[in-house]
Amino acid sequence: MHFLDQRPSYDLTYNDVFMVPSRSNVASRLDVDLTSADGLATPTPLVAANMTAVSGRRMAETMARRGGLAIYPQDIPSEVVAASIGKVKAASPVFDIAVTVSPDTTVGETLLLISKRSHGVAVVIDDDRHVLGLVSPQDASSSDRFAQAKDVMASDVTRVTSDTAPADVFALLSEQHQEIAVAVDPAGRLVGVMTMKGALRSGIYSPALDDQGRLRAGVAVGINGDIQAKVHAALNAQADVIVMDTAHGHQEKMISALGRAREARDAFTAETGRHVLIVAGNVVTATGCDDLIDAGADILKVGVGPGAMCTTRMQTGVGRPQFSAVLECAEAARERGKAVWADGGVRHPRDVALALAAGAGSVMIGSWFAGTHESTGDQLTDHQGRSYKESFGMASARAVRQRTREQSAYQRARAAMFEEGISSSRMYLDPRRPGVEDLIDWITSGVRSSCTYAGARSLPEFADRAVVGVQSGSGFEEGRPLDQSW
Ligand SMILES: NC(=O)C1=CN([C@@H]2O[C@H](COP(=O)(O)OP(=O)(O)OC[C@H]3O[C@@H](n4cnc5c(N)ncnc54)[C@H](OP(=O)(O)O)[C@@H]3O)[C@@H](O)[C@H]2O)C=CC1
Ligand SMILES: Nc1nc2c(ncn2[C@@H]2O[C@H](COP(=O)(O)O)[C@@H](O)[C@H]2O)c(=O)[nH]1
Repeated sequence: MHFLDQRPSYDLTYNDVFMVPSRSNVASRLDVDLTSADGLATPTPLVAANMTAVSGRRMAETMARRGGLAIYPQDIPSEVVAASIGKVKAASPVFDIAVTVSPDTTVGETLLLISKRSHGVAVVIDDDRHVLGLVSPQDASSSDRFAQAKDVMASDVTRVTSDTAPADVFALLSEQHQEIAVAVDPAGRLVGVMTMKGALRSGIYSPALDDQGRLRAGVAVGINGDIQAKVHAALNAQADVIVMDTAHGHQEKMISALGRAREARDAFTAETGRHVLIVAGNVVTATGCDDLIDAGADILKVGVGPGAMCTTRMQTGVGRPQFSAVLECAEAARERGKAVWADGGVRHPRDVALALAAGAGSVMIGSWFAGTHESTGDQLTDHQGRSYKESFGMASARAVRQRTREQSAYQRARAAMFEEGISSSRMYLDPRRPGVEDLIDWITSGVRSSCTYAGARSLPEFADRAVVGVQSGSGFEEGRPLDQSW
C-alpha cells in the first residue's frame, strides 16, 4: 500500500486512516479471492483469538467451515484440547453439527441448548441417532418448561443425504417452505443440518481443510513449562498451526521457547511428514519480528494493547497504534519471506480491510466474536432482555487464576498482581448478526468491496494497490451512519 500523501512521522490507529478508490477493472466483488497470504492459505483471512471466552469446539468448527481458523487458548488442558479437536476433525465440512436432544429432554433444557448454535433448532434423536423431529423456540413457546421435547417437536422434517449439494438443499427448502434440512446417512442416522443461509454460504465460502479434507484448527502454547511436551501434545492433538503466545513476545524467554517449539515441530515433521507452521507474538516492531523469525517463527502475531479486553496501555504506557504496528511488521516480515497476523482492536469490517491493506496475512479477532452464539460462554440476558455473553482478557485476574491453578497459593497471589486485562465484560449479541457466520459475512463482504475499490483481485494485490490517507477525528465521525436525523 502507499500513502495518499506522505507517510506520517507519527503512528496511526485504524480510526486514523481511510482508503481512497483507484481505477479498477474488477467487475464483481465475487471476483476477489480472499485466500490468506500467510503461508496457511486459508480461504478466509480471519482467525478467532486464543481467548477462553472465544474459541472452543463450536467456534473452531464454524470458523473452519467458513474458511477461517480458531485457535484454542493455552489454558485448556491438553487432553481436553485433543478431544475437542478430534470432534472438529470428525465434523462435516459442509453440514453444521446439530444441537441434539432425546425425546424426554425437557423443553427448558432444549431451549438453553438451542442458543448454543445459530441454526435455531434442536434435533430430537433416539439412541441410534435416528431423527424423530425438530424443536424450535416457536414450537416450545406455548408449553411449560417441564414438558418434553417429544411433546412439542415437529415431525415433518426435510431430510437429505449427506452428499446433497448445498444448492439442491437450498432449492428443496425453498420449495417446501422449510427453514432447515437434516442430513442423514444411508441408515437414516443424523449427520448434520443446513439452513437456507447455510446452503447459500456453502456456495460462497470454501472450508479451511487439512490434507485429509478435515476442518482445520490451531492451538496456543504459552512460554512457561515444558515447551517441547506442550508442542508435541498439540501436534498429536492434530493442531494445524501452533501459536506461541505471550504478552511480550520480544523477550529472551520467548526466543528460547520458540527454539524448543521449532525442534519439537521439526521432529514431528520428520516423523509424520506433516509440516505445521508456528505463529509467535505478540510484537509491534520490525526488530521484534526479525528476532522471532531468527528464532523460528513462520508467522508473527502483531499487536500490543489494542485489544478490547486489554488494560496494558493504561497500566504500562506500552503498546503501539495498531495500523502502524501492522504496517511496519508486515514490511519487515515480507523482507524475510514471512507474514503477520494483525491481532486485536478490530471493531468494524473496515478495520479488517485496513489491516489487510497494511499487509497482514490474516486478522485475529477476539472480543467481537465473543458476542456470538459460537463463542464458549453461556448466553445470558440483561434486565432489558438483551442477550450477551461474558468476556474476559487472557491477562485478567480471572484468566491468571485459571492459568496458575496448579501453582502454590503464594505464586498465584503474586501472579495476580500483574493483571493486564478486564475480568468481566458484556459482549452483546447483535440481534441482526448473532452468529459468528453473520459477522464473517459482514466482514468478508466489506473486504471484498474494499478490494474492488482498490482494483485488487487478491489480498497480495490489495496490499500492493491500496491507497491510504490520514484523517482527523471528524473525518472518521463523518463516515459513521446515523440512525436518526441530526
Ligand atoms: N496483545 C496484547 O497486548 C496482550 C496480550 N495478552 C495475552 O494474555 C495472555 C497471557 O499472557 P502473559 O501475561 O504473557 O502470560 P504468561 O502466563 O504466558 O506469562 C508470560 C511469561 O513471561 C514473563 N514476562 C516477562 N515480562 C513480561 C511482560 N511484560 N508481560 C507478561 N509477561 C512477562 C512472565 O514472568 P512474570 O509473570 O514473572 O513477570 C511469564 O513467565 C496471552 O494470551 C497474551 O497474548 C496479555 C497482555 C497483552
Ligand atoms: N493486554 C491484554 N490483551 C489481551 C488480553 N486478552 C487478550 N488480549 C489480546 O487481545 C486480542 C484480541 O483483541 P480484540 O480486540 O479482538 O478483543 C487477543 O488476541 C490478545 O492478543 C488481556 O487480558 N490483556
